[in-house]
Amino acid sequence: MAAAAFGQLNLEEPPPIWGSRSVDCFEKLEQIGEGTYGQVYMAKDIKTGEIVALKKIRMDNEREGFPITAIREIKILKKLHHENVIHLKEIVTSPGRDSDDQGKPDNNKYKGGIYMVFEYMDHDLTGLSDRPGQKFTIPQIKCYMKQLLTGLHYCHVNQVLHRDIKGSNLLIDNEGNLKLADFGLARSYSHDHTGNLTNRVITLWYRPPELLLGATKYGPAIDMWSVGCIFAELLNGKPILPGKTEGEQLTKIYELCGSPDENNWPGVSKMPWYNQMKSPRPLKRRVRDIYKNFDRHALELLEKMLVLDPSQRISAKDALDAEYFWTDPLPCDPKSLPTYESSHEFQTKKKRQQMRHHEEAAKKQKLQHPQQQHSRLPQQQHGGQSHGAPHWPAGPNHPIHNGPPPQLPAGGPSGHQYYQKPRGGAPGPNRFPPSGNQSGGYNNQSRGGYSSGSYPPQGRGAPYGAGPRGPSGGYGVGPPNYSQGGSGGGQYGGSGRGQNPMGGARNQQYGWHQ
Ligand SMILES: Nc1ncnc2c1ncn2[C@@H]1O[C@H](COP(=O)(O)OP(=O)(O)OP(=O)(O)O)[C@@H](O)[C@H]1O
Repeated sequence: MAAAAFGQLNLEEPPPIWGSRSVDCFEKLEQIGEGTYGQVYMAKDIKTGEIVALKKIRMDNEREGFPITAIREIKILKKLHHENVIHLKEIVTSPGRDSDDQGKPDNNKYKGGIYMVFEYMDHDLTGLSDRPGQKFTIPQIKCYMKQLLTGLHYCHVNQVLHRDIKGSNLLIDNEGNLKLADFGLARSYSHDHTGNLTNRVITLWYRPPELLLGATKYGPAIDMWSVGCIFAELLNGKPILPGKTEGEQLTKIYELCGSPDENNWPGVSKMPWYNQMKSPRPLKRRVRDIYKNFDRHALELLEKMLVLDPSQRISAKDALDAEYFWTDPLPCDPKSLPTYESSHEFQTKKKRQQMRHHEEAAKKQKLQHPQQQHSRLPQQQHGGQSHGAPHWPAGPNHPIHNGPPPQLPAGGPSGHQYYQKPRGGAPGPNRFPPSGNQSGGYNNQSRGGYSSGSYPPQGRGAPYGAGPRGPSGGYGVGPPNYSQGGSGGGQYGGSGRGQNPMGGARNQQYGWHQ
């Protein structure tokens, strides 16, 4: 805060003391998120007019007191200050029984409510990618990836593991800034980590093989695996490893990255669940085959991220140095990115659900009144498409998983006996991946029962009932758009490395020191 000059009144108010203000200082505008730990609202600071995000801390189980996850999130966010990490502005409270966004008292048994007040971000990456017809350009993907890696590098240097990197936790504003959010599963670690950590973290699709094989000592490499999955997803147009159970997740990983052995991952045979989760026959790495359409530098970087052995996986810092970010087309300037109508995963899911209901109602009507379709009534409208609303077909890449997920086939996806029976309950949700577990607890080996060979139940499942991604495949890459506000061509023209619009010179790009 700037100090007032001599003789002048300091008209700037000091920042509010955390927890001293009431949530009534804000007007709730709309719900934008529904997390495991509570709802997220877009809200307006009544006094200043500033738009913020209010994340309500769920206190369902009041006997357990203030949730440890919220304490962790607040503690960690208080120490992280970086342009690619979400800014926690303050904590506010509500003194009495809360009401939901329709004004009805909500079911929260706790009398008062506690909210985290964040800077507001217009989108999350999943919501943005799920926009019908959304295509990201290569400079745009580079720009997002670079910001993701910069934010993560900052966390890792500050000895924080995020432990839940996924699209819906990457928030993007209309200035093109990307920020890491949701530190509910994050934790501090030290390089000489002696204690055991839980391996039931990170949403299943983004969970690395070491956690799936039972590692309880791990480091920043776990987040880098998730980054690799996001990177490939951005280039590929859809999630690359959508497993429904831990067993199936490992199968998918082995099929893509090859099966682990003492050659490619020294020490792997000593991992707690290696024997139970072993591939019955060696599988070759196929990353290059499967993603041969990716450009050379993208593939090179992806190969270094999706390395089975965490000790050989590329770090965020080294990834930022990769040729990919320093060759044409260069990452674009975030400010040059197009602005989009606000899109959060919660909202896009809601829209999809509404569309499905429309479709079902229309089908029902058709069955009940088949004649009407042929006679005087106009042609039936499907899913509101005729109104310009998007339509998501349920093609092979867009399955609608409404029932319980199929069990891992006895012979594994490739027809051979991979593992023992699928382990644990852990049913995948619908289109959304099972999340990293909270109930497994931190450092909580005893609850996990890992040595027993069966997985503890998933505690942080995704509660969503949404359908598939859009016909465009969500993250589809559009043709390079070099005219995008100076993202390529003219401004950064010439081949090879150039002035990187996002970060100045290579190796000096982070703007802070380790
Ligand atoms: N600062 C913010 N600005 C705008 N939207 C936000 C903000 N924080 C969160 N959201 C929205 O709310 C959603 C849920 O938020 P968050 O991930 O922090 O909650 P959570 O309870 O931990 O969720 P989850 O169980 O999915 O991990 C996000 O995916 C995002 O769409």
